[in-house]
Amino acid sequence: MSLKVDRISKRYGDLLALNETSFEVADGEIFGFVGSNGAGKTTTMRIVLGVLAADSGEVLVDGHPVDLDTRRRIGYMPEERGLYPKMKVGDQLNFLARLHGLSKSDAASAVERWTERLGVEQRLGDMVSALSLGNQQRVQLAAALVHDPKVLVLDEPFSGLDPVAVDVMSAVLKEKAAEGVPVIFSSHQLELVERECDRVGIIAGGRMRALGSITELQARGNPQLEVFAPSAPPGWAAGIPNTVVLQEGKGRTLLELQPGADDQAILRAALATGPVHQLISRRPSLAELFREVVA
Ligand SMILES: Nc1ncnc2c1ncn2[C@@H]1O[C@H](COP(=O)(O)OP(=O)(O)OP(=O)(O)O)[C@@H](O)[C@H]1O
Repeated sequence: MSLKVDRISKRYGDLLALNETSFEVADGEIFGFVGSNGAGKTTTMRIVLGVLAADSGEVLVDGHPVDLDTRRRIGYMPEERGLYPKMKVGDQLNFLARLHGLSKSDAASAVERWTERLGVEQRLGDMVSALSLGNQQRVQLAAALVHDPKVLVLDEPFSGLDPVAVDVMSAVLKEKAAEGVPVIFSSHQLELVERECDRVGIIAGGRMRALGSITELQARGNPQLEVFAPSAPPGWAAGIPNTVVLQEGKGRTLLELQPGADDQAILRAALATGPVHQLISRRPSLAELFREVVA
């Protein structure tokens, strides 16, 4: 299935939270949704799910507006989480699977499969409130998955997870994408987004400011050169034409190469300080692109 968000706008009183936001997620694609606090990610995801109505614009799944039936096929992990704290993990997941139309036996096997896959099968009889935050989050992911959704919308699924749980979450998302499910998730962990996503959207002030694969976004920024010259004194690179020093410390200097920069002139300047052990071409990271786009 594919997902298309087409020029949605949403106003809360005087605040225009979304201003003609658009993006598409193809089947099998993992889309990373990033933006500062309050940029409009949660609002967008709620509109995709249909728990919030847009003032204008529309959300299409496989080219059709989202109706009740399609909505039931979306797996959603809300930011505010939303499991019943005083209900047992197993009962809760069963309930959610049944609510989405699974038969009793299909629900039971889905609950077993996903709790095992997510490493919480020992906690089926525990109340959600008795679980650590990370385990609650695993259960929350199981809740988004038990009904075999055809679209996945996850609001900050990686926040607060330990590195092992991050790996589990990322493997599950890849697995669902490989089945053809469009996956959209929001995150402030930009290294993770850079690693996991096929495409990324950067939203600021309710508007999509940049959209594309990491490589496409990187092509918008200037190339960089990292120089490792252990005996170079601080400031050695200041004044090299068309270069900007981005970072400096412990003999490593990261330079931005603006149009007209001469890498050989940089190398000569570095050699003038002593030995040069490494010279590495880099592209801006998603975090750097983000700062540039949001600024
Ligand atoms: N129910 C509401 N009533 C009024 N304003 C709201 C409401 N929900 C969200 N907002 C405002 O809309 C804007 C977008 O909020 P939203 O939660 O979509 O941002 P976000 O990108 O998900 O942020 P974060 O990264 O902090 O979760 C914010 O300015 C927020 O204060």
